Amino acid sequence: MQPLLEVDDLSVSFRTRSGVVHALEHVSFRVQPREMIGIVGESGSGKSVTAFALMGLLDAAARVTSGRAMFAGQDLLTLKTAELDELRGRDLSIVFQNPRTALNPIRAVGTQIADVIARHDPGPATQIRERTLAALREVRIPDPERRARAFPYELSGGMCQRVGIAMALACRPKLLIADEPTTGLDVTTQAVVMDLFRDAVKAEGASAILITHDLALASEYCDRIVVMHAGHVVETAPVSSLFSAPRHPYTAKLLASVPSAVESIDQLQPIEGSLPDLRRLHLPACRFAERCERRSAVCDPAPLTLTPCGPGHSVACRLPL
Ligand SMILES: Nc1ncnc2c1ncn2[C@@H]1O[C@H](COP(=O)(O)OP(=O)(O)OP(=O)(O)O)[C@@H](O)[C@H]1O
Repeated sequence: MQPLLEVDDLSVSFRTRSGVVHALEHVSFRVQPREMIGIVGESGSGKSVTAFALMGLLDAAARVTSGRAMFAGQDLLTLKTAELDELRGRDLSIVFQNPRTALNPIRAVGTQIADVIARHDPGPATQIRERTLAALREVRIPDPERRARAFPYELSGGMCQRVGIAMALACRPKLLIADEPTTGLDVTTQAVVMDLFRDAVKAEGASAILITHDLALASEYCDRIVVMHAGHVVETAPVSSLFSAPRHPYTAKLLASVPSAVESIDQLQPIEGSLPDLRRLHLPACRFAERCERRSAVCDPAPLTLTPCGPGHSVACRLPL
C-alpha cells in the first residue's frame, strides 16, 4: 500500500547560544491510509520537533539538515509557505497540547472554526455557519449555537480541546497530528476527547499521528507505535508486538515504567540516567548506550540503522532483546 506520509532521514538542529542542539537525527517512519500511529518517548525525545517539522512550524533557530517527508506526492519539507498554508487546515491538521493557547483569545470559537472553513472551502455565509455548527456538534459540544459565540476563556479546558479538534477536522484533513491532546485534562475528559478524536478520524477514513508520553493511551488508540529516544527512532512495531515483545532495551524500560503495564508496584521501574546532552559534538551512534545495561563495543560504530526484526517490526539496536 502507498503510505500517506513517508518520513525519511529527517534531521533537525537548533542554533542556541550554548551550541547546536541535534534534536532529530535520521528519523524515518511511515503512516498508512486510515492508520493511527503513536509517537512515544520521554520528554525531550523529539516528538514535538517531528510534528512541527512536518507542519512547517519550526522556529527560526531550527534547521532541517536532511530528509524528506512525502505527503500525497509532495515533500512537506521543501514546500513554500504559501503552499504549506494551502495544505494546513485542509489536508493536514494539528491539535496542540494546550488548547487555550492554540486558540485566539479574542475571537469567538465559532468564528475561528468558520475562518478555517471559509479559507479552504469558501461558500455562502449561511453554509459556513451550518458547517461550523456541524463541526461543533461532531465533537459533541452541547448547545453549539450558544457555544459558538463563546470566547476561549469562557470554556473549560476539555471544551477548548473539543473546539481544537472540531477546527482540525472541519475541512476533513487526510492527516491529523495531535500533540499531547489530553495533557492537563482530567481522566474522564481525556477519555472523552480521545474517543471523539478516534471516532472522527475513523469515520472520515483519515490517518492520525498521536504524540504522547503516555504509553497506555497510545496502546489503547493506536495501530502502530514509533518509539523515540533523544532524537532517534529506536523501534517501531504494531501495538501488540511492541507491548508483548519489545526488542529495544529502551522500549522495555519505558514499558516497565508505566503503572498500567506492570502487575505490582514492586515491578515499577524508573528509567535510569537521563537523555544525553544533544549539544554534544560527538554523540554516540546509539544515544541510549550510556543508559543501557547491554552496551558493548559492538554498539559503537556509526551509523546505527533501523533493521527489520519481525512483521512490521524494526529496531535500531545491535544487541536487541
Ligand atoms: N527552539 C528550540 N531551541 C533549542 N532546542 C530546542 C528547541 N525546541 C526543541 N528543542 C530541543 O529539541 C529536543 C526535542 O524536543 P521536543 O520538544 O521535540 O521533545 P518532546 O519529545 O516533544 O518532549 P515533551 O514531551 O516534553 O514535549 C529537546 O532537546 C529540546 O530541548
